[in-house]
Amino acid sequence: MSQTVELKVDLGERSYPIYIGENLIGDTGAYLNKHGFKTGSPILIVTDETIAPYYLDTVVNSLRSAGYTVVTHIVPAGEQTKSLSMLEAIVTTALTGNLDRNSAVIALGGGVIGDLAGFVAATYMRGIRFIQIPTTILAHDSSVGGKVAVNHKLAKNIIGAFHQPDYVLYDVTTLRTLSPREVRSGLAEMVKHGLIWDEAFVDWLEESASKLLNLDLDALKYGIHQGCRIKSVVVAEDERENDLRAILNLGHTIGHALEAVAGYGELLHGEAIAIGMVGASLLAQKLGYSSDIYTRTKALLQKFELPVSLPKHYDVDAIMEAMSHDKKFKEGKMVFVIPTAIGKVEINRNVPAEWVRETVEQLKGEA
Ligand SMILES: NC(=O)c1ccc[n+]([C@@H]2O[C@H](COP(=O)([O-])OP(=O)(O)OC[C@H]3O[C@@H](n4cnc5c(N)ncnc54)[C@H](O)[C@@H]3O)[C@@H](O)[C@H]2O)c1
Ligand SMILES: O=C(O)C(=O)C[C@@H](O)[C@H](O)[C@H](O)COP(=O)(O)O
Ligand SMILES: [Zn+2]
Repeated sequence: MSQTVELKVDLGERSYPIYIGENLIGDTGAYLNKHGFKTGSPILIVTDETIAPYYLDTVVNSLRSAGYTVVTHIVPAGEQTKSLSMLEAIVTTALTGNLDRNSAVIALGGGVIGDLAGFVAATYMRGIRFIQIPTTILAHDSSVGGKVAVNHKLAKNIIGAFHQPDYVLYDVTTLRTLSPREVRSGLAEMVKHGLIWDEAFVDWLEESASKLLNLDLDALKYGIHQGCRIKSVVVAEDERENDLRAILNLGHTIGHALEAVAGYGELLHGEAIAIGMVGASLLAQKLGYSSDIYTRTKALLQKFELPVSLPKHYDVDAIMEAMSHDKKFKEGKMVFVIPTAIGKVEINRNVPAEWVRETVEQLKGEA
């Protein structure tokens, strides 16, 4: 029997554990019980059409066996689902299912489900409790830290809240059914965690790319553990992104703009931020930092078979316009997360807009 690892997100009275292990979803009811959820109020599970056939019954049966009343809401898979209309539909299910203030919402899925279901939990009756059961590699990032949101057609994650889960139950065995494209996309955020914080982790990622791409469970558990550890430390330091937390946005300024301009879903989140991280390393070069950062970042992303260049048909003006909605920008100033070495970044508030435009153009020429 493999061991379950437990990490803590240290946020004072909002602290919570992340459990990482194998075959955990069959114990969903027991974990709910351990965390003090009473059986008198219904539990809402939000998941998507791809995940439901694989895992929903296991979770529902576990909850029912533990005495809970269960309500389910299944949404279409994909980024388009992170919308206000979907939020409203789920709230309708919550109301007709009689969820009350002691109820909880379980997000069973990837980042789309976590962000959407989390925003339902943050807003339903002005906030009820919420549990993350991540089923993608990418969700080692999205399930931790409490950022929940839906998209607006002009800007990613622009309607949202901070709402921490009660705990994260990460069953890595669910990752075996991910498509290769989703595996690669999720690994982009793992690379990001290495690049912002930990060169030794980057060394390990360089050595372990093929194991991770082939879903080796030990490699996945280690990579997810390290990614969650880095995320937890940053979030514990600056929960509401007043300063340090912005480093988790490496590659996202360009990446989010690409997702919005492409129409949500054409580029997966991890693919968009992979291109964005190459962009940030090009900006680092312009700012005078070593060109090794660019070379190593690009090579690492290529090892993970992620895109490193921008498709030629993308409109640079539209990307610049979409970028102007970035949540880090204040008083008209562009703010970028810039790698200053492998494993280190700075938040730079003085990047000239012309350099950004030049970088986006340059990304079209990357091979
Ligand atoms: N809140 C945060 O801090 C945070 C952090 C990073 C990313 N995000 C958000 O997360 C989203 C991306 O997350 P994602 O990549 O997990 O997307 P996702 O939730 O859309 O999942 C990716 C795809 O994989 C499928 N899938 C999920 N689990 C599966 C499984 N075990 N087996 C087979 N198929 C499975 C889904 O149906 C979907 O089609 C973006 O919207 C991004 O903005 C949020
Ligand atoms: O948790 C964070 O903080 C992050 O920036 C993590 C990102 O990977 C994630 O994509 C997040 O949703 C971006 O947040 P946003 O505030 O830039 O929309
Ligand atoms: Zn992200």
